[in-house]
Amino acid sequence: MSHPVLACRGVAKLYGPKARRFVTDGRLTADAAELAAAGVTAAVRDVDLEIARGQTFVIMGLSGSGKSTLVRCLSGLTPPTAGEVLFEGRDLFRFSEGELIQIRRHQMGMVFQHFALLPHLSVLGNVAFPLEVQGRPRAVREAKALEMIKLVGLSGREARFPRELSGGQQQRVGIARSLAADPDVWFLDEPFSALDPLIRREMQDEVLRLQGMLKKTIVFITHDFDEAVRIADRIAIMKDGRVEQIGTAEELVMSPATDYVRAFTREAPKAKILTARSVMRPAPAGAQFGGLIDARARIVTFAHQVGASDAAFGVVDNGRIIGAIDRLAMIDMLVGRERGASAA
Ligand SMILES: Nc1ncnc2c1ncn2[C@@H]1O[C@H](COP(=O)(O)OP(=O)(O)OP(=O)(O)O)[C@@H](O)[C@H]1O
Repeated sequence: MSHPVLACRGVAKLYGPKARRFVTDGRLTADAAELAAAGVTAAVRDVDLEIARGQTFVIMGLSGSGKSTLVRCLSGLTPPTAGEVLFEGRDLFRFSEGELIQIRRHQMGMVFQHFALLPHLSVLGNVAFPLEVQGRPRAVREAKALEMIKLVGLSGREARFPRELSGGQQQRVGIARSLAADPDVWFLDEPFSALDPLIRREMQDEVLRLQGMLKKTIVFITHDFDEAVRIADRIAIMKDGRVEQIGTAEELVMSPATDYVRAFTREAPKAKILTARSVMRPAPAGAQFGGLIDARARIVTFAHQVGASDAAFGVVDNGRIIGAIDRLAMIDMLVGRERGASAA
């Protein structure tokens, strides 16, 4: 079996002059109260996770929950105080500094919230910049930069400077730049938080489109659950430096591991997240169905049909009926009403 592209084993990042005192044999040994008493901040603690090749892995949590710190550890920018970050199965922080720089330059791409474009360089210069840092010849880097600029829909604006572009366009440049070196892992740290909602949605579509074409391994930070639902294969929810739960959006909504995850996902757009399999009930023997629905179909795709019908619909998996959905079951699920509970 192939390695996950990225993995964390017991990763902790502590801040404070006495931080190292709490690490024995590479493991964090103190609880939150001991750390607080010593004036140590556990920005990240006890994080175990695996990110498979081609997966879009979203890290979510409120401000200060440790998302950026964790991503800085995953991308080799910040060494953890305890634990290991494995990249392609090898501890990222056991590479020499020179090797780590090469990994970051050639195998990782980053997009930041505030774009971080170089103001004195044109769009072309900005997108070609990572290739310049790699020491590639001018003709090669410009050809690649033009290709990337076209990919993100900015052809014709190569000579403009960042200040001459809208926020959305600047972030397209940031995206083109992060992809110019053809990285294996693509990190996006709250890339669309500075953009207004319509542009934000457009940019989410852009990431989905690019991911459909390029099939990168993506690590995406956001504090917006709707955004996570749109783009994630799997979501990690962080609180106080810990990962509370990792799962698909559907797993987090259907089986929250903690009260925090339950509260976090309460307002989630269930119709877009839950599949027929999660909503179905046992099919009555000999039932006459109003139609059939694939077990993997999301509620939003069949809500109208089921809502308009008095008959239940059969739920099909691999050609076999595995359950049934009726109007009431669907509404109960969408409004969060327990089965059998009074509607009053
Ligand atoms: N260099 C540092 N020195 C001391 N404390 C730090 C440092 N970097 C982060 N922290 C602390 O670690 C905790 C986690 O910070 P982090 O920036 O990772 O959170 P975040 O979830 O990314 O927040 P935001 O969404 O606001 O960016 C916070 O309490 C923060 O104050």
